[in-house]
Amino acid sequence: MTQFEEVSKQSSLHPKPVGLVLQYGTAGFRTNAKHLDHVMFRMGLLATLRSKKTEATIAVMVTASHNPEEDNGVKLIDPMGEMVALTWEGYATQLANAEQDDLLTALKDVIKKEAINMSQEATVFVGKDTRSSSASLAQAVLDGVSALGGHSKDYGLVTTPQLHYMVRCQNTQGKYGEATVEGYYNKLCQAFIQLTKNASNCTDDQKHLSVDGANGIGALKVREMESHLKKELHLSLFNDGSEGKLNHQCGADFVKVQQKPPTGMKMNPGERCCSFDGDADRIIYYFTDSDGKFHLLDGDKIATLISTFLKELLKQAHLDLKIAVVQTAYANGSSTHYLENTMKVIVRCTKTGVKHLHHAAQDYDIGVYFESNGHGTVLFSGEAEEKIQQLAENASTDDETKRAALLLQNTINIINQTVGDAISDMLLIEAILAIKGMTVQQWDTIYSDLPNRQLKVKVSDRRMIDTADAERRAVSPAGLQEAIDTLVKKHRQARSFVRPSGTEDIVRVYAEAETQESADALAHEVSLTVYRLAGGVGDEPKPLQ
Ligand SMILES: CC(=O)N[C@H]1[C@@H](OP(=O)(O)O)O[C@H](CO)[C@@H](O)[C@@H]1O
Ligand SMILES: [Mg+2]
Repeated sequence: MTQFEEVSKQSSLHPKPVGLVLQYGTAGFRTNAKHLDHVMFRMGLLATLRSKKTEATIAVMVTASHNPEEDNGVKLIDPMGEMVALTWEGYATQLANAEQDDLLTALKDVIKKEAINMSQEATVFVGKDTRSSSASLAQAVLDGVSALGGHSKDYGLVTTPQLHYMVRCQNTQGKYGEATVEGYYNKLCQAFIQLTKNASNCTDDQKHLSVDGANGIGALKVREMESHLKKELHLSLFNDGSEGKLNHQCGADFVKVQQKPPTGMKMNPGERCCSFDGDADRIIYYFTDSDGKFHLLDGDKIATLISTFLKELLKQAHLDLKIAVVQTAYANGSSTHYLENTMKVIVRCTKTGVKHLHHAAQDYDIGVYFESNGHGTVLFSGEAEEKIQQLAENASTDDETKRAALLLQNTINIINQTVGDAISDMLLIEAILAIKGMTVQQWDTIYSDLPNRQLKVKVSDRRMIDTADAERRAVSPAGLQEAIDTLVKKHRQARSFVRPSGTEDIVRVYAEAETQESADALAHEVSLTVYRLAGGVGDEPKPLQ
Protein backbone atom coordinates (compact mmCIF):
# COMPACT_ATOMS: atom_id res chain seq x y z
CA MET A 1 0.00 0.00 0.00
CA THR A 2 1.36 3.49 -0.73
CA GLN A 3 1.65 6.09 2.02
CA PHE A 4 -1.35 7.99 0.73
CA GLU A 5 -3.60 4.92 0.54
CA GLU A 6 -2.83 4.31 4.21
CA VAL A 7 -3.71 7.94 5.00
CA SER A 8 -7.02 7.57 3.16
CA LYS A 9 -7.86 4.36 4.93
CA GLN A 10 -6.96 5.66 8.38
CA SER A 11 -8.61 9.04 7.90
CA SER A 12 -11.95 7.37 7.24
CA LEU A 13 -11.72 6.14 10.85
CA HIS A 14 -11.34 9.78 11.98
CA PRO A 15 -13.99 11.47 9.81
CA LYS A 16 -14.52 15.20 9.72
CA PRO A 17 -18.04 16.44 10.45
CA VAL A 18 -19.18 18.10 7.19
CA GLY A 19 -19.05 21.89 7.27
CA LEU A 20 -17.17 22.23 10.59
CA VAL A 21 -14.64 25.08 10.35
CA LEU A 22 -11.97 25.69 12.99
CA GLN A 23 -9.17 28.21 13.26
CA TYR A 24 -5.64 27.69 14.64
CA GLY A 25 -5.96 30.28 17.42
CA THR A 26 -3.72 31.94 20.01
CA ALA A 27 -2.47 28.54 21.15
CA GLY A 28 -3.61 25.93 18.61
CA PHE A 29 -7.09 24.52 17.98
CA ARG A 30 -9.45 24.59 20.90
CA THR A 31 -13.13 23.65 21.12
CA ASN A 32 -15.49 21.06 22.55
CA ALA A 33 -13.65 17.73 22.59
CA LYS A 34 -16.32 15.96 20.58
CA HIS A 35 -15.41 17.99 17.47
CA LEU A 36 -11.71 17.25 17.57
CA ASP A 37 -11.00 13.64 16.60
CA HIS A 38 -10.36 14.39 12.92
CA VAL A 39 -8.29 17.46 13.85
CA MET A 40 -6.02 15.34 16.04
CA PHE A 41 -5.51 12.72 13.33
CA ARG A 42 -4.65 15.44 10.85
CA MET A 43 -2.28 17.17 13.27
CA GLY A 44 -0.50 13.80 13.53
CA LEU A 45 -0.11 13.94 9.74
CA LEU A 46 1.05 17.54 9.78
CA ALA A 47 3.55 17.01 12.61
CA THR A 48 5.03 14.13 10.61
CA LEU A 49 5.46 16.41 7.60
CA ARG A 50 6.98 19.12 9.81
CA SER A 51 9.42 16.55 11.20
CA LYS A 52 10.42 15.46 7.69
CA LYS A 53 10.83 19.08 6.65
CA THR A 54 12.96 20.11 9.64
CA GLU A 55 14.73 16.74 9.88
CA ALA A 56 14.10 16.95 13.61
CA THR A 57 11.69 15.71 16.27
CA ILE A 58 8.39 17.60 16.54
CA ALA A 59 5.77 17.33 19.29
CA VAL A 60 2.01 17.45 19.60
CA MET A 61 0.39 18.30 22.93
CA VAL A 62 -3.24 17.43 23.53
CA THR A 63 -4.67 20.01 25.95
CA ALA A 64 -7.10 22.89 26.24
CA SER A 65 -5.18 24.55 29.08
CA HIS A 66 -7.51 26.79 31.11
CA ASN A 67 -10.69 25.93 29.16
CA PRO A 68 -13.42 23.87 30.84
CA GLU A 69 -13.09 20.08 31.13
CA GLU A 70 -15.44 19.42 28.16
CA ASP A 71 -13.10 21.24 25.77
CA ASN A 72 -9.86 20.00 24.35
CA GLY A 73 -7.23 21.26 21.98
CA VAL A 74 -3.89 20.73 20.36
CA LYS A 75 -0.58 22.60 20.22
CA LEU A 76 2.27 21.85 17.80
CA ILE A 77 5.84 22.20 19.04
CA ASP A 78 8.82 23.00 16.80
CA PRO A 79 12.38 21.57 17.03
CA MET A 80 13.81 23.97 19.62
CA GLY A 81 10.73 23.54 21.79
CA GLU A 82 9.06 26.73 20.59
CA MET A 83 5.56 27.11 19.14
CA VAL A 84 5.23 25.96 15.55
CA ALA A 85 6.21 28.49 12.82
CA LEU A 86 3.42 30.82 11.66
CA THR A 87 3.23 29.52 8.06
CA TRP A 88 2.57 26.06 9.45
CA GLU A 89 -0.33 27.37 11.53
CA GLY A 90 -1.87 28.21 8.15
CA TYR A 91 -1.31 24.64 6.91
CA ALA A 92 -2.81 23.34 10.15
CA THR A 93 -5.98 25.33 9.48
CA GLN A 94 -6.14 24.11 5.86
CA LEU A 95 -5.73 20.47 6.87
CA ALA A 96 -8.19 20.69 9.77
CA ASN A 97 -10.88 22.21 7.56
CA ALA A 98 -10.46 20.10 4.40
CA GLU A 99 -13.59 18.05 3.80
CA GLN A 100 -13.03 14.30 3.94
CA ASP A 101 -12.59 13.86 0.17
CA ASP A 102 -10.21 16.81 -0.10
CA LEU A 103 -7.79 15.75 2.63
CA LEU A 104 -5.23 14.12 0.33
CA THR A 105 -5.22 17.15 -1.95
CA ALA A 106 -4.64 19.44 1.03
CA LEU A 107 -1.86 17.19 2.30
CA LYS A 108 -0.15 17.01 -1.11
CA ASP A 109 -0.42 20.77 -1.36
CA VAL A 110 1.66 21.21 1.83
CA ILE A 111 4.18 18.63 0.61
CA LYS A 112 4.55 20.52 -2.67
CA LYS A 113 4.71 24.01 -1.18
CA GLU A 114 7.35 22.97 1.33
CA ALA A 115 9.16 20.63 -1.12
CA ILE A 116 9.13 17.86 1.48
CA ASN A 117 11.25 14.79 0.90
CA MET A 118 8.81 12.02 1.74
CA SER A 119 11.53 9.41 2.19
CA GLN A 120 12.99 11.38 5.12
CA GLU A 121 12.41 9.71 8.53
CA ALA A 122 10.06 11.46 10.96
CA THR A 123 9.67 11.40 14.74
CA VAL A 124 6.82 12.92 16.71
CA PHE A 125 6.55 13.15 20.52
CA VAL A 126 3.01 13.14 21.91
CA GLY A 127 1.78 14.27 25.32
CA LYS A 128 -1.60 14.88 26.94
CA ASP A 129 -3.27 16.54 29.92
CA THR A 130 -5.69 14.90 32.39
CA ARG A 131 -8.99 15.60 30.56
CA SER A 132 -11.17 12.52 30.09
CA SER A 133 -11.15 13.10 26.31
CA SER A 134 -7.35 13.37 26.07
CA ALA A 135 -6.53 9.64 25.86
CA SER A 136 -8.56 8.93 22.71
CA LEU A 137 -7.56 12.23 21.11
CA ALA A 138 -3.87 11.50 21.71
CA GLN A 139 -4.44 8.11 20.09
CA ALA A 140 -5.86 9.89 17.04
CA VAL A 141 -2.62 11.92 16.81
CA LEU A 142 -0.57 8.70 17.02
CA ASP A 143 -2.73 7.17 14.26
CA GLY A 144 -2.00 10.19 12.06
CA VAL A 145 1.74 9.83 12.61
CA SER A 146 1.76 6.12 11.80
CA ALA A 147 -0.45 6.61 8.72
CA LEU A 148 2.41 8.61 7.18
CA GLY A 149 5.03 6.14 8.38
CA GLY A 150 6.41 8.38 11.14
CA HIS A 151 7.89 7.15 14.42
CA SER A 152 6.29 8.34 17.61
CA LYS A 153 7.00 8.44 21.30
CA ASP A 154 4.07 8.72 23.64
CA TYR A 155 5.00 10.64 26.81
CA GLY A 156 1.52 10.08 28.23
CA LEU A 157 0.49 12.55 30.94
CA VAL A 158 2.85 15.53 30.95
CA THR A 159 2.53 19.29 31.37
CA THR A 160 2.71 21.31 28.15
CA PRO A 161 6.10 22.83 29.07
CA GLN A 162 7.52 19.41 29.92
CA LEU A 163 6.78 18.25 26.37
CA HIS A 164 8.36 21.42 24.94
CA TYR A 165 11.43 20.66 27.05
CA MET A 166 11.67 17.05 25.79
CA VAL A 167 11.72 18.21 22.18
CA ARG A 168 14.54 20.67 22.80
CA CYS A 169 16.58 18.02 24.68
CA GLN A 170 16.05 15.50 21.89
CA ASN A 171 17.04 17.90 19.11
CA THR A 172 20.15 19.20 20.87
CA GLN A 173 21.51 15.71 21.51
CA GLY A 174 21.07 16.04 25.25
CA LYS A 175 22.91 19.38 25.55
CA TYR A 176 19.82 20.98 27.03
CA GLY A 177 19.21 17.99 29.31
CA GLU A 178 17.88 14.46 29.20
CA ALA A 179 14.61 14.00 27.30
CA THR A 180 12.80 12.32 30.20
CA VAL A 181 10.50 13.61 32.92
CA GLU A 182 13.03 12.37 35.47
CA GLY A 183 15.78 14.31 33.69
CA TYR A 184 13.62 17.44 33.80
CA TYR A 185 13.07 17.17 37.58
CA ASN A 186 16.75 16.49 38.19
CA LYS A 187 17.92 19.49 36.21
CA LEU A 188 15.46 21.97 37.69
CA CYS A 189 15.63 20.75 41.28
CA GLN A 190 19.44 20.55 41.25
CA ALA A 191 19.54 24.16 40.09
CA PHE A 192 17.07 25.13 42.82
CA ILE A 193 19.19 23.48 45.51
CA GLN A 194 22.36 25.12 44.18
CA LEU A 195 20.71 28.54 44.01
CA THR A 196 19.34 28.43 47.54
CA LYS A 197 22.13 26.63 49.39
CA ASN A 198 23.68 29.85 50.72
CA ALA A 199 20.41 31.69 51.18
CA SER A 200 21.08 32.46 54.83
CA ASN A 201 18.28 35.05 55.02
CA CYS A 202 15.67 32.38 54.37
CA THR A 203 13.87 31.06 57.45
CA ASP A 204 12.20 27.63 57.55
CA ASP A 205 8.85 29.39 57.58
CA GLN A 206 9.71 30.95 54.28
CA LYS A 207 10.38 27.59 52.66
CA HIS A 208 6.67 26.85 52.52
CA LEU A 209 4.36 27.43 49.56
CA SER A 210 0.70 26.47 48.98
CA VAL A 211 -0.02 25.35 45.42
CA ASP A 212 -3.41 25.21 43.68
CA GLY A 213 -3.02 22.53 40.99
CA ALA A 214 -6.27 23.53 39.16
CA ASN A 215 -7.28 19.84 39.44
CA GLY A 216 -5.04 19.20 36.46
CA ILE A 217 -1.78 17.77 35.24
CA GLY A 218 0.34 20.28 37.18
CA ALA A 219 -0.86 18.78 40.45
CA LEU A 220 0.27 15.28 39.43
CA LYS A 221 3.64 16.59 38.36
CA VAL A 222 4.25 18.63 41.52
CA ARG A 223 3.67 15.41 43.50
CA GLU A 224 6.11 13.56 41.26
CA MET A 225 8.76 16.25 41.65
CA GLU A 226 8.55 16.80 45.40
CA SER A 227 11.13 14.21 46.49
CA HIS A 228 13.74 15.77 44.17
CA LEU A 229 13.57 18.99 46.21
CA LYS A 230 15.12 17.25 49.22
CA LYS A 231 12.91 19.19 51.66
CA GLU A 232 14.48 22.49 50.59
CA LEU A 233 10.97 23.64 49.63
CA HIS A 234 7.77 22.46 51.31
CA LEU A 235 4.78 22.39 49.04
CA SER A 236 1.17 22.01 50.26
CA LEU A 237 -0.89 20.91 47.31
CA PHE A 238 -4.59 21.77 46.90
CA ASN A 239 -7.00 21.03 44.04
CA ASP A 240 -4.97 17.97 43.17
CA GLY A 241 -7.68 16.43 41.00
CA SER A 242 -8.82 13.85 43.52
CA GLU A 243 -12.22 15.55 43.98
CA GLY A 244 -12.78 18.81 42.13
CA LYS A 245 -13.30 19.50 38.46
CA LEU A 246 -10.50 20.75 36.19
CA ASN A 247 -10.17 24.58 36.22
CA HIS A 248 -13.56 24.88 37.92
CA GLN A 249 -13.46 27.82 40.38
CA CYS A 250 -9.72 27.34 40.61
CA GLY A 251 -6.50 27.61 38.64
CA ALA A 252 -4.46 30.57 37.44
CA ASP A 253 -6.99 31.89 34.91
CA PHE A 254 -9.83 31.90 37.44
CA VAL A 255 -7.71 33.66 40.09
CA LYS A 256 -6.38 36.27 37.67
CA VAL A 257 -9.67 37.12 35.97
CA GLN A 258 -11.87 36.96 39.11
CA GLN A 259 -9.21 38.58 41.30
CA LYS A 260 -10.08 36.24 44.14
CA PRO A 261 -8.69 33.06 45.75
CA PRO A 262 -9.56 29.67 44.26
CA THR A 263 -12.01 27.45 46.08
CA GLY A 264 -10.63 24.31 47.67
CA MET A 265 -7.57 26.05 49.13
CA LYS A 266 -6.73 26.58 52.78
CA MET A 267 -5.20 30.05 53.07
CA ASN A 268 -3.81 31.52 56.27
CA PRO A 269 -3.36 35.32 56.37
CA GLY A 270 -0.04 36.43 54.92
CA GLU A 271 0.84 32.99 53.52
CA ARG A 272 2.37 32.73 50.05
CA CYS A 273 0.15 30.84 47.59
CA CYS A 274 0.21 30.15 43.86
CA SER A 275 -2.09 28.70 41.19
CA PHE A 276 -1.21 26.78 38.04
CA ASP A 277 -3.49 26.59 35.01
CA GLY A 278 -4.87 23.38 33.46
CA ASP A 279 -1.71 22.44 31.54
CA ALA A 280 0.76 24.06 33.98
CA ASP A 281 2.25 26.66 31.65
CA ARG A 282 1.00 29.60 33.73
CA ILE A 283 1.49 30.60 37.35
CA ILE A 284 0.02 33.35 39.52
CA TYR A 285 0.98 34.21 43.13
CA TYR A 286 -1.25 35.73 45.82
CA PHE A 287 -1.95 36.09 49.52
CA THR A 288 -4.62 37.57 51.78
CA ASP A 289 -3.52 40.09 54.41
CA SER A 290 -4.65 40.24 58.03
CA ASP A 291 -7.63 42.39 56.99
CA GLY A 292 -8.75 39.68 54.60
CA LYS A 293 -7.77 41.75 51.55
CA PHE A 294 -6.69 39.70 48.55
CA HIS A 295 -3.36 40.60 46.89
CA LEU A 296 -2.56 39.26 43.43
CA LEU A 297 0.99 39.00 42.09
CA ASP A 298 0.51 38.37 38.40
CA GLY A 299 2.77 37.85 35.40
CA ASP A 300 3.76 41.53 35.40
CA LYS A 301 4.94 41.36 39.00
CA ILE A 302 6.74 38.09 38.28
CA ALA A 303 8.54 39.69 35.31
CA THR A 304 9.51 42.62 37.54
CA LEU A 305 10.89 40.35 40.28
CA ILE A 306 12.88 38.25 37.82
CA SER A 307 14.27 41.14 35.79
CA THR A 308 15.30 43.06 38.93
CA PHE A 309 17.12 39.95 40.19
CA LEU A 310 18.88 39.42 36.86
CA LYS A 311 19.85 43.07 36.55
CA GLU A 312 21.40 43.04 40.01
CA LEU A 313 23.36 39.89 39.23
CA LEU A 314 24.61 41.31 35.93
CA LYS A 315 25.85 44.37 37.77
CA GLN A 316 27.62 42.29 40.42
CA ALA A 317 29.19 40.14 37.71
CA HIS A 318 30.25 43.26 35.74
CA LEU A 319 28.54 41.83 32.67
CA ASP A 320 27.27 44.25 30.07
CA LEU A 321 24.30 42.36 28.64
CA LYS A 322 21.17 43.91 27.16
CA ILE A 323 18.07 42.94 29.10
CA ALA A 324 14.48 43.59 28.03
CA VAL A 325 11.01 42.79 29.32
CA VAL A 326 8.32 41.82 26.80
CA GLN A 327 4.66 42.35 27.69
CA THR A 328 1.26 42.52 25.98
CA ALA A 329 -1.46 45.18 26.10
CA TYR A 330 -2.88 43.40 29.18
CA ALA A 331 0.18 44.40 31.24
CA ASN A 332 -0.83 46.65 34.08
CA GLY A 333 0.10 50.26 33.34
CA SER A 334 1.90 50.53 36.70
CA SER A 335 4.20 47.65 35.79
CA THR A 336 5.20 49.22 32.48
CA HIS A 337 5.79 52.55 34.21
CA TYR A 338 7.92 50.95 36.93
CA LEU A 339 10.00 48.89 34.49
CA GLU A 340 10.67 51.83 32.18
CA ASN A 341 11.11 54.64 34.67
CA THR A 342 12.42 53.11 37.88
CA MET A 343 14.22 50.03 36.66
CA LYS A 344 15.17 51.56 33.35
CA VAL A 345 14.89 48.40 31.31
CA ILE A 346 13.72 48.18 27.72
CA VAL A 347 10.01 47.28 27.54
CA ARG A 348 8.40 45.86 24.38
CA CYS A 349 4.71 45.25 23.74
CA THR A 350 3.53 42.45 21.42
CA LYS A 351 0.26 40.82 20.45
CA THR A 352 -1.30 38.30 22.86
CA GLY A 353 0.02 34.73 22.69
CA VAL A 354 3.42 33.56 23.88
CA LYS A 355 4.60 32.87 20.34
CA HIS A 356 4.71 36.64 19.80
CA LEU A 357 6.40 37.42 23.11
CA HIS A 358 8.93 34.63 22.66
CA HIS A 359 9.90 35.95 19.27
CA ALA A 360 10.45 39.49 20.56
CA ALA A 361 12.44 38.25 23.57
CA GLN A 362 14.90 36.59 21.18
CA ASP A 363 16.11 40.05 20.09
CA TYR A 364 18.02 40.64 23.36
CA ASP A 365 20.88 39.08 25.33
CA ILE A 366 18.32 38.37 28.03
CA GLY A 367 14.62 38.58 27.21
CA VAL A 368 12.16 38.28 30.11
CA TYR A 369 8.67 37.76 28.75
CA PHE A 370 5.43 37.37 30.64
CA GLU A 371 1.78 37.72 29.81
CA SER A 372 -0.08 39.38 32.63
CA ASN A 373 -1.88 36.08 33.27
CA GLY A 374 1.38 34.44 34.38
CA HIS A 375 2.50 32.79 31.16
CA GLY A 376 6.16 33.44 30.52
CA THR A 377 9.83 32.63 30.82
CA VAL A 378 13.30 34.07 30.26
CA LEU A 379 15.47 33.60 27.16
CA PHE A 380 19.26 33.86 27.17
CA SER A 381 21.13 34.28 23.89
CA GLY A 382 23.87 31.74 23.15
CA GLU A 383 26.43 34.51 23.56
CA ALA A 384 25.05 35.56 26.94
CA GLU A 385 25.16 31.96 28.19
CA GLU A 386 28.74 31.62 27.02
CA LYS A 387 29.90 34.82 28.73
CA ILE A 388 28.26 33.75 31.98
CA GLN A 389 29.82 30.30 31.80
CA GLN A 390 33.29 31.68 31.09
CA LEU A 391 33.03 33.97 34.07
CA ALA A 392 31.81 31.20 36.36
CA GLU A 393 34.70 28.97 35.32
CA ASN A 394 37.42 31.64 35.33
CA ALA A 395 39.74 30.89 38.25
CA SER A 396 40.97 34.47 38.54
CA THR A 397 37.58 36.19 39.03
CA ASP A 398 37.03 37.77 42.44
CA ASP A 399 34.57 36.26 44.92
CA GLU A 400 31.66 38.64 44.38
CA THR A 401 31.84 38.32 40.59
CA LYS A 402 32.12 34.57 40.80
CA ARG A 403 29.18 34.29 43.18
CA ALA A 404 27.03 36.34 40.79
CA ALA A 405 28.18 34.33 37.77
CA LEU A 406 27.35 31.05 39.51
CA LEU A 407 23.92 32.34 40.49
CA LEU A 408 23.33 33.37 36.88
CA GLN A 409 24.45 29.96 35.67
CA ASN A 410 22.04 28.16 37.98
CA THR A 411 19.30 30.60 37.04
CA ILE A 412 19.79 29.55 33.42
CA ASN A 413 19.50 25.91 34.49
CA ILE A 414 16.32 26.36 36.51
CA ILE A 415 14.53 28.08 33.63
CA ASN A 416 12.68 26.22 30.89
CA GLN A 417 13.62 28.46 27.99
CA THR A 418 11.30 26.73 25.53
CA VAL A 419 8.04 28.21 26.86
CA GLY A 420 6.32 29.51 30.02
CA ASP A 421 6.40 26.78 32.66
CA ALA A 422 4.54 26.97 35.99
CA ILE A 423 6.86 24.48 37.72
CA SER A 424 10.08 26.09 36.52
CA ASP A 425 8.79 29.64 37.17
CA MET A 426 7.66 28.60 40.65
CA LEU A 427 11.13 27.25 41.49
CA LEU A 428 12.81 30.38 40.13
CA ILE A 429 10.51 32.72 42.08
CA GLU A 430 10.97 30.69 45.26
CA ALA A 431 14.74 30.78 44.79
CA ILE A 432 14.79 34.55 44.22
CA LEU A 433 12.65 35.22 47.31
CA ALA A 434 14.92 32.93 49.37
CA ILE A 435 18.16 34.51 48.09
CA LYS A 436 16.87 38.03 48.69
CA GLY A 437 15.24 37.08 52.00
CA MET A 438 12.17 38.78 50.60
CA THR A 439 8.60 38.14 51.74
CA VAL A 440 5.65 38.00 49.36
CA GLN A 441 4.41 41.23 51.01
CA GLN A 442 7.68 43.02 50.20
CA TRP A 443 7.54 41.73 46.65
CA ASP A 444 3.95 42.98 46.35
CA THR A 445 4.88 46.53 47.32
CA ILE A 446 7.45 47.00 44.51
CA TYR A 447 4.63 48.88 42.75
CA SER A 448 0.85 49.07 43.12
CA ASP A 449 -1.33 47.76 40.32
CA LEU A 450 -3.81 50.10 38.73
CA PRO A 451 -7.29 48.70 39.40
CA ASN A 452 -8.45 46.80 36.32
CA ARG A 453 -11.24 44.66 34.94
CA GLN A 454 -11.52 42.09 32.18
CA LEU A 455 -14.91 41.24 30.67
CA LYS A 456 -16.15 39.00 27.87
CA VAL A 457 -18.76 39.94 25.27
CA LYS A 458 -20.49 37.42 23.06
CA VAL A 459 -20.91 38.52 19.44
CA SER A 460 -22.16 36.69 16.34
CA ASP A 461 -18.76 36.79 14.60
CA ARG A 462 -15.81 37.96 16.64
CA ARG A 463 -13.61 38.16 13.53
CA MET A 464 -15.32 41.40 12.59
CA ILE A 465 -13.11 43.07 15.19
CA ASP A 466 -9.71 43.83 13.73
CA THR A 467 -6.90 45.38 15.73
CA ALA A 468 -3.59 47.15 15.19
CA ASP A 469 -0.67 48.46 17.27
CA ALA A 470 -0.15 45.22 19.25
CA GLU A 471 -3.92 44.95 19.71
CA ARG A 472 -4.14 48.29 21.51
CA ARG A 473 -6.42 49.84 18.87
CA ALA A 474 -9.48 48.49 17.05
CA VAL A 475 -9.49 49.28 13.32
CA SER A 476 -12.87 47.66 12.66
CA PRO A 477 -15.84 47.85 13.00
CA ALA A 478 -16.00 51.52 12.07
CA GLY A 479 -16.48 53.88 14.99
CA LEU A 480 -15.51 51.40 17.71
CA GLN A 481 -12.11 52.89 18.52
CA GLU A 482 -13.46 56.46 18.52
CA ALA A 483 -16.18 55.37 20.94
CA ILE A 484 -13.62 53.71 23.22
CA ASP A 485 -11.43 56.84 23.14
CA THR A 486 -14.38 58.99 24.21
CA LEU A 487 -15.23 56.65 27.09
CA VAL A 488 -11.62 56.45 28.27
CA LYS A 489 -11.46 60.26 28.52
CA LYS A 490 -14.21 60.20 31.13
CA HIS A 491 -11.95 58.36 33.61
CA ARG A 492 -8.65 59.20 35.30
CA GLN A 493 -5.46 57.26 34.51
CA ALA A 494 -7.60 55.13 32.22
CA ARG A 495 -6.85 52.80 29.35
CA SER A 496 -9.07 50.30 27.56
CA PHE A 497 -8.90 48.02 24.52
CA VAL A 498 -10.83 45.15 22.97
CA ARG A 499 -9.76 42.13 20.91
CA PRO A 500 -11.28 38.87 19.72
CA SER A 501 -10.13 35.92 21.86
CA GLY A 502 -8.10 33.28 20.06
CA THR A 503 -9.15 30.51 22.44
CA GLU A 504 -12.81 31.20 23.18
CA ASP A 505 -15.72 32.38 21.04
CA ILE A 506 -15.90 35.81 22.68
CA VAL A 507 -14.49 39.35 22.52
CA ARG A 508 -12.30 40.35 25.47
CA VAL A 509 -12.61 43.81 27.00
CA TYR A 510 -9.86 45.23 29.21
CA ALA A 511 -10.02 48.44 31.23
CA GLU A 512 -7.85 49.99 33.91
CA ALA A 513 -8.31 53.23 35.81
CA GLU A 514 -7.49 55.08 39.00
CA THR A 515 -10.12 53.31 41.11
CA GLN A 516 -11.82 49.91 40.90
CA GLU A 517 -15.24 51.59 40.48
CA SER A 518 -13.88 53.56 37.58
CA ALA A 519 -12.23 50.51 35.94
CA ASP A 520 -15.45 48.49 36.37
CA ALA A 521 -17.59 51.29 34.93
CA LEU A 522 -15.26 51.78 31.96
CA ALA A 523 -15.10 48.03 31.24
CA HIS A 524 -18.89 47.90 31.30
CA GLU A 525 -19.30 50.95 29.05
CA VAL A 526 -16.83 49.52 26.53
CA SER A 527 -18.59 46.13 26.65
CA LEU A 528 -21.87 47.82 25.79
CA THR A 529 -20.21 49.60 22.87
CA VAL A 530 -18.80 46.31 21.56
CA TYR A 531 -22.21 44.69 21.98
CA ARG A 532 -23.86 47.48 19.99
CA LEU A 533 -21.27 48.00 17.26
CA ALA A 534 -19.97 44.45 16.76
CA GLY A 535 -23.15 42.38 16.69
CA GLY A 536 -23.62 41.32 20.32
CA VAL A 537 -25.79 38.27 20.95
CA GLY A 538 -27.94 37.46 23.98
CA ASP A 539 -28.74 40.01 26.69
CA GLU A 540 -27.03 43.39 26.83
CA PRO A 541 -24.05 43.41 29.23
CA LYS A 542 -25.17 44.45 32.73
CA PRO A 543 -23.18 46.81 34.98
CA LEU A 544 -20.94 45.09 37.53
CA GLN A 545 -22.42 44.75 41.01
C1 LIG B 1 -6.21 37.78 28.08
C2 LIG B 1 -5.64 36.42 28.18
O1 LIG B 1 -5.31 36.00 29.29
N1 LIG B 1 -5.51 35.74 27.04
C3 LIG B 1 -4.92 34.39 27.01
C4 LIG B 1 -5.76 33.46 26.18
O2 LIG B 1 -5.78 33.94 24.86
P1 LIG B 1 -7.03 34.64 24.16
O3 LIG B 1 -6.63 34.78 22.73
O4 LIG B 1 -7.17 35.95 24.87
O5 LIG B 1 -8.22 33.76 24.40
O6 LIG B 1 -5.15 32.17 26.18
C5 LIG B 1 -3.85 32.12 25.60
C6 LIG B 1 -3.36 30.69 25.62
O7 LIG B 1 -3.23 30.20 26.91
C7 LIG B 1 -2.91 33.07 26.35
O8 LIG B 1 -1.66 33.08 25.72
C8 LIG B 1 -3.53 34.46 26.40
O9 LIG B 1 -2.76 35.32 27.17
MG1 LIG C 1 -2.02 26.93 29.65
